[in-house]
Amino acid sequence: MILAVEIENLKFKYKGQKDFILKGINLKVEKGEVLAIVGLSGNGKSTLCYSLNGIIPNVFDGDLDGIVKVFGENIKDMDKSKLMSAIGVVFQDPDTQLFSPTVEDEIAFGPENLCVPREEIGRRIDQVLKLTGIEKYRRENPNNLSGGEKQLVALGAVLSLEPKILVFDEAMAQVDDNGKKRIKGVIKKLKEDGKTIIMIEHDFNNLDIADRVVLLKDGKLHKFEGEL
Ligand SMILES: Nc1ncnc2c1ncn2[C@@H]1O[C@H](COP(=O)(O)OP(=O)(O)OP(=O)(O)O)[C@@H](O)[C@H]1O
Repeated sequence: MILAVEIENLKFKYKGQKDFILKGINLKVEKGEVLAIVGLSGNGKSTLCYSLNGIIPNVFDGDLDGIVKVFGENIKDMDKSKLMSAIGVVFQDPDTQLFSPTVEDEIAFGPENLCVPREEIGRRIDQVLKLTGIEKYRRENPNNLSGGEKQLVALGAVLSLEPKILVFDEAMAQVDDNGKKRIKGVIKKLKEDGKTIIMIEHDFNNLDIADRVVLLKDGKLHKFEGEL
């Protein structure tokens, strides 16, 4: 068994806040697993995910304790850009994630910033457009697309960095039923490709694609018994 993520006794408190949000998280996620994290609003689901890819403590500072390993490597010892491209995050609101004039520019943006060679970027754009099923929008302005399609573009922009782990932070919350179906379909394909998926979910209807569901409550993870 290969562990994609291993968290030991993770604790975190935002700078200036009185209470710890994460109070001793222990979690193992296997490579290729689709793990869903549920919990009431404000319970720290996003905070937990930010602690995985370095957004905490590099962007949001605070008191951090515990060990987080990604594919066996302590993230404290990993280069920041390597970590951020190893774990891609798709957020709730597609409009805050898209800023390029065309879909292909959006997908190319990340690898261009990392100075990936032109030919390789072209290969990744083709592959990502095919996987997400948005080839026909290649030269379209992302603003002209539906909410679900915009999320597929946001996902494509993350996938072009070839992350091994993908986090969906309530990525289907603002998407209609057809969009949800398409995103779920892509998540299934990503799993088949060996990617590890962590999805933060409010909607129990979206849990059908998860291999395992855990509940974040009072700063700790619990077995999910069907209720928050
Ligand atoms: N940058 C920040 N600085 C200070 N406090 C923060 C910051 N970000 C989040 N918090 C607080 O931390 C707590 C947990 O927030 P978080 O967004 O992780 O919860 P969540 O479970 O993902 O909630 P939701 O389901 O509403 O997205 C909240 O009380 C929130 O106000």
